[in-house]
Amino acid sequence: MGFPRFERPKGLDGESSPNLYVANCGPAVGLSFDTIASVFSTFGEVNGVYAADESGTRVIVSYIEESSAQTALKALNRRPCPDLGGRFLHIQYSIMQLPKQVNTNDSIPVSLVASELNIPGLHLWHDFVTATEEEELLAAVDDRPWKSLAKRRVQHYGYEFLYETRNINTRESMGELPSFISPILERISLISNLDNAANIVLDQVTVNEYPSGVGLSPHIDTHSAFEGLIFSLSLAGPCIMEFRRYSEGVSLPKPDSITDNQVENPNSSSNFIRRAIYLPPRSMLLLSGEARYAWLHYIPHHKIDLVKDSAIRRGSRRVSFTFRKVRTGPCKCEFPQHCDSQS
Ligand SMILES: O=C(O)CCC(=O)C(=O)O
Ligand SMILES: [Fe+2]
Repeated sequence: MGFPRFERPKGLDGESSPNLYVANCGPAVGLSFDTIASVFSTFGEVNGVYAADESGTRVIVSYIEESSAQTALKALNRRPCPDLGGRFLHIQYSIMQLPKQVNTNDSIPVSLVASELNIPGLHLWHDFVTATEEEELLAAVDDRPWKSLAKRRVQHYGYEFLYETRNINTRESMGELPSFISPILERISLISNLDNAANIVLDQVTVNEYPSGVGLSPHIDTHSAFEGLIFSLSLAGPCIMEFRRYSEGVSLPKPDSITDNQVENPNSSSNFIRRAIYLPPRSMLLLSGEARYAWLHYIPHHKIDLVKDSAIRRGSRRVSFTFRKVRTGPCKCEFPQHCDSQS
């Protein structure tokens, strides 16, 4: 599919260009790019025909000469075109769009391993589950009802996570975790180099399904809601996760006041430090200690992540399983400035 280098002019009606944005026309309605090129070339030399977006029903016809585009627009706009299956075309001038930069100016190097990030308590295990287990886990959640949020879908097990309070209600258990999760809990309990992984009984799971390009706002999981180990299993598609630690004395932005493509000052190193890690499908991330209590984590809203000089496209979806233990008393962590139990 063609790379969308052009866009429909916004509020620029009448601004002429050698490129036409043609709606109701394209491979999804049985018209190949070659057929479209041959019909439009009766008005002048065509440089190329490209997909305008992923719909398959909108194309860009790019002429060498602006005058050819003008003639074609006059001849074909808003009327049935016999050579294009009698379709009623909607044509506008289109303007060239600069290729979107993969490496946005707020990007930072993305590590493949947790040790490079220098965040105490952060761990990542690649291939924590097999491809078959991944398929089974996805099939299990796809068989159960999803709850739609604004941009993603979620499921909760054990206890419901309440987004309004960013907490859970300990009096409202949803019952035991379902059996399809048991092999993962078992494997977590076998992680040997963690002091208390074997003893901790994880009792809450949130499944998040992110469509391509959708991320998650910066946040610290509420201290009073969950204990100190937070595991997150990535399935289906890759993404990067970023972390921020604010300097002492700097008040944290409210989780909902930031969207990830609207970071207040991305390079404001006087306010915070940032790190990024690549999360491939089937990997398990652990936030513990400082990583869990003092660093904000978030997923930038990118369709493509730049990882070690490779542009990695997010899959059509990423599904994560976050495993936590609900806290029943106040949090007594060593990071009171981030702790809702201690402030
Ligand atoms: O999708 C993820 O890996 C992280 C989810 C998360 O941070 C959360 O549910 O609090
Ligand atoms: Fe989180």
